[in-house]
Amino acid sequence: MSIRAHFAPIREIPKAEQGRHVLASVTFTTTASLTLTEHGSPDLAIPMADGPAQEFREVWTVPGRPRWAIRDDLAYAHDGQYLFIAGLLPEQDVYTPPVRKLYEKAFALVNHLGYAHIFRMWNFVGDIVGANAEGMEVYQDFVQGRAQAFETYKGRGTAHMPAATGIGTRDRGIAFSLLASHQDVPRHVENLKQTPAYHYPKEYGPKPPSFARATILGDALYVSGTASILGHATVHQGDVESQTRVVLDNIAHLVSRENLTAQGIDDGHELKDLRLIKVYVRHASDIPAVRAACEEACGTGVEVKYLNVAVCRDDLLVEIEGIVPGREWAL
Ligand SMILES: C=C(O[C@@H]1C=C(C(=O)O)C=C[C@H]1O)C(=O)O
Repeated sequence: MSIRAHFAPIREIPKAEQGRHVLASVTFTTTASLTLTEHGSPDLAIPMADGPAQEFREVWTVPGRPRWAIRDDLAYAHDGQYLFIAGLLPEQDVYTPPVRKLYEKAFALVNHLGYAHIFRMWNFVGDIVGANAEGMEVYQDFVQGRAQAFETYKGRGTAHMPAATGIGTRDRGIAFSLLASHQDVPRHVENLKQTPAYHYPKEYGPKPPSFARATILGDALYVSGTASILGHATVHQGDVESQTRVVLDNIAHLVSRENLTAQGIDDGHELKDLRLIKVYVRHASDIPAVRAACEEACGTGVEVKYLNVAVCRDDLLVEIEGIVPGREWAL
């Protein structure tokens, strides 16, 4: 029995399916907060919706009964097999040192609680392509702090870097959530059409981003936030329809048998297998065109959430993430 997620309306208290328990939730709403719900589970709220129509919650459920706690700027939940941690950092002049400190604290907790494997991270970065007080781009400032924290997590290698998303919000400040497993060993996957993000050249910033393109845990495949990047270069600047097609092609290739078998994984999927799809669109006016392309590629029977936020390079107009669920998810 594995960890699972589903989307839910934000008005109801997070609920689990029969025989399972809520681990934690992430609420896509209009203001940031890190709280425990009235049933006790952690909820990270992120300002990413432009109004009630875009608000939703992602609820993570697990087989075991979790323990929950909140301490200063971190909240966590764990059931013996899976751990969720979320953190919130208010707006700063410069992010590298406080991001490093917060992420190191989270990684120390991962180790202390005995969950050896981080398999998915989300990084919510307000004003992501804006400048910090010293003129450095906020995303690069964040990436540097996170990279320093990862070096203290398991040394300088990249083999432990999980699937991730690093995306803008509609406010300032940074938040994150992560998932780690106690026993299940994740398998991190690259996309042979894209340079591994941790090998991006210095032109994108002093430190490369610390993430893998996808992670397999059990029989689920977690697809990182994916943009219109081939090799390490943005393609189709200013053309949202072409960018969306490249994003969908990138994901189709990432999950394909061709890409997975080339990395020693005997499996293969299609875009239509994706669930829990989130689409981040820089300009609200582009949402209809992006939606049409996604429906054509992924089918209309799948619930897709659209959020109007900035992406981590100012020439990227759209980014997509999702999960190919395990066979027992029944989504
Ligand atoms: C879009 C890209 O990166 C984004 C930034 C990420 C991060 O910094 O964690 C992860 C995935 C994407 O959300 C990319 O570099 O391809």
